[in-house]
Amino acid sequence: MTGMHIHPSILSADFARLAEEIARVDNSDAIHVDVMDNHFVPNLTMGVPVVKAIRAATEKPLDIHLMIEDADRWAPDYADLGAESVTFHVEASGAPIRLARELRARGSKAAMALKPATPIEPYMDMLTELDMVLLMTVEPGFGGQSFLDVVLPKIRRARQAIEDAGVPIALQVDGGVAPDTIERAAEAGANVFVAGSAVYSADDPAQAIDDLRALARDAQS
Ligand SMILES: O=C(CO)[C@@H](O)[C@H](O)COP(=O)(O)O
Ligand SMILES: [Fe+2]
Repeated sequence: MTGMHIHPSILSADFARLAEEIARVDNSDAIHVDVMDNHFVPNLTMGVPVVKAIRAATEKPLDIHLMIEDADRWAPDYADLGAESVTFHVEASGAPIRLARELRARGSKAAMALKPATPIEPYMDMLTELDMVLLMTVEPGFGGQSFLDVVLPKIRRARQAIEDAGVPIALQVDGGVAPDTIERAAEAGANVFVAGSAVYSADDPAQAIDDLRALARDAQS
């Protein structure tokens, strides 16, 4: 497995000072941006204009997590604005293989997310179309929820499938990632960790990132 990556979620940052909040986590591997439409999830955050402003405000890679209906229609716009990776939910896509190809064609990495109760097995054969799989470890919609241990077996099965496919697909977890949970996720096979409240509620967010990364590296399977 390759390096362990920490992506702070700005959902837990001060939205009135986003550029400064992003500058506080300069030792992160990418910035995780949660786009919610109040349809796919019961919460509303931001859309293309705000993400464009974030793109202009930092040189960090942007990891866009789309929690929106009709991902096939909207996800390509986020690739066009210069996101490093665009993650759509499989539950919100009518044609996930076509969409993944479209994202790659527009210069972004293609990533697909699964809610906690969505099985990975139906999608095993399309892993090679993806650069990253996101396994949600909370029900999407809000920061500050507790990590769902029930997802750990799915992380293990996804890691095995990625190894079997023999392609360098990242395995991301998102939700409830904190010092007391990240080791379990890393042992199970995750290598990209989104952390919102664990980073932005810390007195020193950059130190919190270094600590999380060290815990993940030590626990690496
Ligand atoms: O996508 C989501 C929530 O739906 C996340 O990215 C949250 O922002 C993670 O927050 P914490 O659970 O780490 O506080
Ligand atoms: Fe997220």
